[in-house]
Amino acid sequence: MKKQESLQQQTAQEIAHVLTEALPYIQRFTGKTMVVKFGGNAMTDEATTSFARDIVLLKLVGINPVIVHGGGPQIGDLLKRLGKTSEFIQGMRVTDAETMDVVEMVLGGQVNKEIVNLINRHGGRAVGLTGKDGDLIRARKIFLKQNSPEANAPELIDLGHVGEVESIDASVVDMLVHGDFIPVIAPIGVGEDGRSYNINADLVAGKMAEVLKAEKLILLTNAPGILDKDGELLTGLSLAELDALIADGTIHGGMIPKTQCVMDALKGGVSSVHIIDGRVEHAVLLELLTDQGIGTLLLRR
Ligand SMILES: Nc1ncnc2c1ncn2[C@@H]1O[C@H](COP(=O)(O)OP(=O)(O)O)[C@@H](O)[C@H]1O
Ligand SMILES: CC(=O)N[C@@H](CCC(=O)OP(=O)(O)O)C(=O)O
Repeated sequence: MKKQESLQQQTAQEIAHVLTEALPYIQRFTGKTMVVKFGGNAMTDEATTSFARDIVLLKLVGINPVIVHGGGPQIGDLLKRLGKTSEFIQGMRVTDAETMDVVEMVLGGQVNKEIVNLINRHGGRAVGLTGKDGDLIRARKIFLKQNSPEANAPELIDLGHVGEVESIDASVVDMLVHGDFIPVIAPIGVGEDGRSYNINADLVAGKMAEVLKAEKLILLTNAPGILDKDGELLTGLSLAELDALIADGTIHGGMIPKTQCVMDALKGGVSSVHIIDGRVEHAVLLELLTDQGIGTLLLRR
């Protein structure tokens, strides 16, 4: 009985220690906007629930989280069920008209509403948006450049309905944040022609952080952060070092648009970016409110 009592006391002290450790971080970040990108690869059931609870807690302590989500694997799953294969070039999905319909259904319908629902079930007040709502994200079609040994100029690749962010009108997001809601944004933009464009979620998150003058951009993925060729976690890298890691292939696939968006966000005025493993339970809280950082931290210099 005595042993159990002392164990309970020890646990209570540990909890109190964690809470006091969080205090200076809460004081520093309260009132600040944080853009949190939740990648499709990190969206297991447990990770999504833990993510939703973390976001509700951030909001309760006065931080303003703005969520941008992905859903690449979830789009791939539905395409597969429909007998279509996913094709990616330089980390971007080739998106024909039929694929665009699936992208809108999965991102704007399924994934967005699942995150909104989970946040609300845990006591938050989330509202889901795509870039079409309130004309939030204007998109422009992109063509990728690929060097070919035969041609002297780089070849331009047409990816279909794939866009980049042309502009963001954040008034709807501001309105929601001031009304104490948590905006949850799917990365679909609308072109001048009124057509929908599929935009890589990292690119949307980076631009959103810039436009909202966010204190931090936090990217949750299925890797511990940026890794070197031996799988060791890298942190504190400069822009030149990031460029070199892309050039020598250490950073490849989906990590390329992620790194590019990080570099743009830092150049655009965001003070710090964290790339962390969203599959770790309470990854957001551990990174933001405790002394132990868990992923790659990149700072504007
Ligand atoms: N240097 C690197 N460090 C970590 N991950 C990398 C690196 N290069 C490529 N990757 C890959 O990038 C993936 C993350 O990008 P992506 O699949 O687009 O995730 P998300 O759905 O979170 O956007 C990792 O799972 C990993 O396979
Ligand atoms: C153009 C492009 O590739 N768009 C992405 C949009 C979703 C996304 O970015 O999801 P993750 O963050 O989970 O990778 C796609 O179609 O998969």
